[in-house]
Amino acid sequence: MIQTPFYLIDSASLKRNMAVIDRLREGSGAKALLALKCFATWPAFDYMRDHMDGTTSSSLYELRLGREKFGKETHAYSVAWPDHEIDEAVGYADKIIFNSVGQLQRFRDRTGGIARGLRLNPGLSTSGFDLADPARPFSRLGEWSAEKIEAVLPDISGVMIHYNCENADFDLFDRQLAEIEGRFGAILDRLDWVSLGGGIHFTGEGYPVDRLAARLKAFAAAHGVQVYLEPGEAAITRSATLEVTVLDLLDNGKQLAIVDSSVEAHMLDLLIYRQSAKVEPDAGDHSYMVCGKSCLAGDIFGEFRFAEPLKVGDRLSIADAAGYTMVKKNWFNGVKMPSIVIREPDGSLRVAREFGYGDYASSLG
Ligand SMILES: Cc1ncc(COP(=O)(O)O)c(C=O)c1O
Ligand SMILES: NCCCCNCC[C@H](N)C(=O)O
Repeated sequence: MIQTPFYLIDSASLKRNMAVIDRLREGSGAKALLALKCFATWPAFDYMRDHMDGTTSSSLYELRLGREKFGKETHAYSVAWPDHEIDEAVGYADKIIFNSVGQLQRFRDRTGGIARGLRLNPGLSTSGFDLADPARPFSRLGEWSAEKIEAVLPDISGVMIHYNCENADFDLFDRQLAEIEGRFGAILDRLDWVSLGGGIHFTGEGYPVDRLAARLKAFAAAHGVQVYLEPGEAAITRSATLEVTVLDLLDNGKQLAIVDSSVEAHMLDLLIYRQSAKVEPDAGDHSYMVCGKSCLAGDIFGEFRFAEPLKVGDRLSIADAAGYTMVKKNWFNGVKMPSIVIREPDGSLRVAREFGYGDYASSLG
């Protein structure tokens, strides 16, 4: 028995998502780069590498991890590069994408050996969260002005436009892309490549993958560009659980179950976006508020229903625990960091990484 807590990555579920990515790549001609900001658990890359074209990154360390652990095409993006990182970044990257005209001009002469791009902010998005909305007022994410971008076109071969967020609505994607083409078409026509970023939930149930493929193919043909997508969530959605054990039960007006994990430390996005975790099937006569073990009063996974009363020692699975979890885990309260376990295609469980006191102590000094 593997000691909880641990993230359990299911290779069969990854394979399901990868099959959709294959279909989209084949149908559209678009390339798919894994967005490491969402999922960078490299022991699982062997299940993804043959189905994706490479990685994209948000920092020097993500960039290096992508180059060393995934390989293939490696894109480097950062909201701002410091002077002392740029030469090393160029050593790992196939393409470097600057967030601003200022950064492009500052580093143009040191990045001449690789393809250069710029982040174009179209001023629209699909985000329901102010926090994650690249089109929020005064957004620092990319350049908004067509005139400013046109002026530096001789220095770039492409643009990155990340504006979707958990967008499962193909018609909305289609409309917004048409709007972008309308406003920035003259720029798109003069480029070799366009990355449409991440945030398109094309691996979700019922998503019209073939319509998306046809739309991307038409976009590529209309502007004469290679299209890239940067799926994070879509690549790994529903492919991992967080396995936890019930440590204590309280009745404080509600039935509470405290588990050997922490939302704050192990599924931080849920707190940031004020969302509940998911437990499946979440059915039965017995309702519990499942809580983490950190000192934070609001360290709560959510309220779920179970078929039987919970007991100390019961194992629970928190669903959909791959995206923005392992990349954000932290040592708050010194709570034991979940191990990383992979369910291999033959059903066996492989412990890819365990964390102990030494990791905690060395993260602090
Ligand atoms: C530039 C860029 N590309 C790709 C992604 C991945 O988005 P998602 O995980 O929603 O697919 C993000 C998310 O922050 C991003 O900022
Ligand atoms: N599940 C809660 C919303 C998550 C939003 N994702 C944020 C990251 C995203 N890639 C972005 O900022 O665009």
